[in-house]
Amino acid sequence: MVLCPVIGKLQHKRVVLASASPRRQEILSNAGLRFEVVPSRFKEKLHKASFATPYAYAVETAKQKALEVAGRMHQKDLRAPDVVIGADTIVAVGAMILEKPVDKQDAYRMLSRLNGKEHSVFTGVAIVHCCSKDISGPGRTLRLTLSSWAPRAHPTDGRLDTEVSEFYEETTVKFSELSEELLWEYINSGEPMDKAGGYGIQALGGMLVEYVHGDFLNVVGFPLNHFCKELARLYYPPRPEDLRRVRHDSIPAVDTFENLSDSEAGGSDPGQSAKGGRGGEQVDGDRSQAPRTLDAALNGAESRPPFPTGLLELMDGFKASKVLFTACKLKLFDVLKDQGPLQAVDVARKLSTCAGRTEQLLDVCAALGLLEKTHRGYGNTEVATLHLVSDGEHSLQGLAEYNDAHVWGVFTRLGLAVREGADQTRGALGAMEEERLSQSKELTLQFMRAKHSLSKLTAHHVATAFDLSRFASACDLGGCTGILARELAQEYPRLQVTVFDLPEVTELSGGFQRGGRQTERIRFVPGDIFKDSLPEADLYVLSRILQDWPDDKLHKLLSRISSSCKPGGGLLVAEAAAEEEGASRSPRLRTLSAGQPRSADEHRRLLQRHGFRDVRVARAGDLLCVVLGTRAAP
Ligand SMILES: Cc1cn([C@H]2C[C@H](O)[C@@H](COP(=O)(O)OP(=O)(O)OP(=O)(O)O)O2)c(=O)[nH]c1=O
Repeated sequence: MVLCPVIGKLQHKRVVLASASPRRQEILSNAGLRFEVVPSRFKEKLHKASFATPYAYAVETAKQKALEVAGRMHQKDLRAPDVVIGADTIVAVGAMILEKPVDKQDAYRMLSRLNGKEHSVFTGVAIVHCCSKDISGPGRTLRLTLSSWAPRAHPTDGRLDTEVSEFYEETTVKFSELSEELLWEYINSGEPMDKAGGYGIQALGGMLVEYVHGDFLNVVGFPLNHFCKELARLYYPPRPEDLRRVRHDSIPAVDTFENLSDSEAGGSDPGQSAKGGRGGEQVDGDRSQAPRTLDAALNGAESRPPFPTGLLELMDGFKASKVLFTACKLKLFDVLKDQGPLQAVDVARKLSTCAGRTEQLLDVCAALGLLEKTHRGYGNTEVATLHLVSDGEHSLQGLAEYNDAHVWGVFTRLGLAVREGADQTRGALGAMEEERLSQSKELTLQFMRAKHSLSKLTAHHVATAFDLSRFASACDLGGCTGILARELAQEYPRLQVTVFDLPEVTELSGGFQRGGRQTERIRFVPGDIFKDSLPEADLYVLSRILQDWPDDKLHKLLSRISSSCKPGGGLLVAEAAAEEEGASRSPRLRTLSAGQPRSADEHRRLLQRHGFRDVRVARAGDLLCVVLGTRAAP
């Protein structure tokens, strides 16, 4: 699971943690979340027996903690935060719920119950999305109901609407058999007093524990993993139906606020409840004439346009790319792989960079999910280890380097390309291609490294999309470093493969070869796919080539292949898949490729037009669509 992109969804929101627990603050800030801390004043006095399970109690308490803070903040400045997070941790031995001990004897009583036994630790979590605003109508301001949990001292406040997503996590913990003496020694350390069940697994209490099954952080006070999954569920894509709508009348009649008057605390009749819930009050105007759903309020459908989150992300997208490129260029991920985790100042020393700026870069990388920040310093995340370390098997360093050194510059000329009437992306790619050809060996190498790292991700999928065992020879046109050729040779032990590419490319391809038996069946032939005669082969392969060329070049290339291909021979085309095929969840990736991705039908027609029949289409991985056609007799 990629955590930080999920956490990043909260980046532009005002997030409040409704908890005084230093453990929760630490867990969430270590995960890269930025938030304010407003401890809840909700009194943890819900009637435990009225809950069917211990976790239902924890979830409800978490929710009430968060709602109290949201209500109080809204009340104070009429602007609740966007998101309030509440949590409650309890220890359960069977149906018995243990919270924080009130004194040493209480701690002793709790620890004695846990002694030598397995028990459950539950943390209930509530994520409250808030929307506070007045509804303005022509010539008047209509203030709507206060929700049941909002303080009643200022009845003219605007309405606060909330949607609550809640969940819980269970972890099983077993205590060893502990002597009286040890228990008292532990109690006298003072550690048990602010912790559920009277122990802290993360410190001295860890010595009491024989085993833990489940999420350790859940015991410490916050189930980070489940929280991230919940954020992913809520934000990818936002599914309002997943959010539980809070109805004012669904809140149990709990004495949440010290300043409730008797009549308010006594609850309201069902009729009232249905309208506004306990404490619900229509201050001005008729609510029935202005029904507002929470969805509408959250989306600002009535008075404000929806918050343009996607657009703002797009505006800033280039910065994120540049941060990634810069970190790659500085070999930050290599340093952290070998020596991490490191503090910012040590990273700066190793990279010979400015300490302050390096720390900023590290923090942004952490927010982007490329690094993780803990008290030990910065370290690579899984995705960085896998794809951003230069010598990794699945490294995309080459692609980052090339995009930074060349594609970036080419795209800065996009305006010019548009003004001159060229197709934007083709114009850009055309310039890039020109640059590639006209420049140094180093540039060609950079281009090859970029293609190589991307092809490594897709080669296996392309080679196995269809059974190609009927072909004895294949020619990969524009096959660059031969990564697909190698995959084909490995998959089909009889297959002889030719890689056909420009002389400056084939000349440098040796540096990318790993050796191995299948290499004997691969040969590199220099040539231009548009000018030189194509090597003979039973199967021609075009992987991520067609899209880079305008239609006239594309048809020229296909007709050359068609003339070289013997009847019964094949053409295998791999290209970025079009949106409607549900290929990629990353439209941005496709948008940055040169041309418009073709649909399966378009590919089929393209090959048919050039004399191929029995055209079949398959998906390859998350990005590509692979098409195989057989050359018909002329
Ligand atoms: C079991 C266990 C609990 N705890 C802590 C986590 C929680 O902070 C505390 C349980 O009490 P909670 O009421 O859940 O939290 P809190 O009172 O500290 O903070 P707030 O109500 O403001 O959210 O016990 C540990 O730190 N380690 C442990 O091993």
